[in-house]
Amino acid sequence: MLRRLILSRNNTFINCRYASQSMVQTTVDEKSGIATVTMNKSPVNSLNLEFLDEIKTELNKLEKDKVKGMMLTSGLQKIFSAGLDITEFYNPNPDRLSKFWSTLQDTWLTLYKTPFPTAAIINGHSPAGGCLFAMSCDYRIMVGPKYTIGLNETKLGIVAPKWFIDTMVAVIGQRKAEISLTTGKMYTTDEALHIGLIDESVPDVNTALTQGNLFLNNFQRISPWAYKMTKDITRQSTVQWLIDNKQKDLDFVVTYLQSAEVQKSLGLYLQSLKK
Ligand SMILES: CCCCCC/C=C/CC(=O)SCCNC(=O)CCNC(=O)[C@H](O)C(C)(C)COP(=O)(O)OP(=O)(O)OC[C@H]1O[C@@H](n2cnc3c(N)ncnc32)[C@H](O)[C@@H]1OP(=O)(O)O
Repeated sequence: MLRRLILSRNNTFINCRYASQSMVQTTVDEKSGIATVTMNKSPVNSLNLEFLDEIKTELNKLEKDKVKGMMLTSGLQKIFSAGLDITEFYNPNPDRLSKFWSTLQDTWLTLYKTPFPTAAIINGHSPAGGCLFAMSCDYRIMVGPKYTIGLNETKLGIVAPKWFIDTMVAVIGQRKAEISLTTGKMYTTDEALHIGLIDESVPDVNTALTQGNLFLNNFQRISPWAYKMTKDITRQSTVQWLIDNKQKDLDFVVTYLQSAEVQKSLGLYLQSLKK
């Protein structure tokens, strides 16, 4: 692991930590203690086993380093994250599929439960798992107007797991989540702002980062203990459900994803992407 100090946009030194060949780059502003985690897995930041593992490791490091906040963003031109890597569950190796899903569960739990405040800087399209990660942050700032966000699983002929659904319900409420999930709707930035799926729409990524810092800096005046307890209580039922049902969720997903019907839908969807 390499470390170096680099000068940030506002002329403060930031502590940059990165591993060679890393798909995740992190900088920490020494003055504010706010980390920026940049996902950088070409071409679309699709979340495969290794990428998820790297994101989880990075989040755990930030917790150990006691950062004051974290912005999650993408280093790619127009994609925040294309969601789960479909090749992990199309014609899968069953052992790898199990490992992939367990790693997704753990990465999500780590992100959803961080003891520090988080903001998603959504600087590109954010379907499915990309939307899940954005929704798991405390605050969402999206660069408009060209990109889209949503849980589109039904469009792939698959079903979003209960904890994806509960995460969305927590952000936009039962009724809007139900319509959104059953139709697999991808929202434009304006639409997402309108239904409360994002908190701010901004014209460019620099403004998004400034607003993200502004949001996270609010917490300098809040007791970290009070913050964490409040977040734990608010998110408790969704988190606890997955903790209590990890194996059941895994068994269901592994069986369901390997069924002939789902494999057929996924094959057709992948083909349409390639076209
Ligand atoms: C009961 C539980 C069941 C389990 C439920 C599992 C839940 C699933 C949640 C998910 O996250 S599934 C993934 C859903 N994601 C999508 O539908 C996104 C699909 N991708 C796109 O819409 C577009 O690619 C994009 C992100 C808008 C980017 O468009 P762009 O035109 O810039 O790039 P493309 O040419 O389309 O793609 C480049 C390259 O990447 C491949 N690719 C795209 N997305 C994925 C992906 N999610 N997984 C794997 N690969 C992906 C795409 O096929 C292209 O490949 P090549 O043609 O270059 O080989």
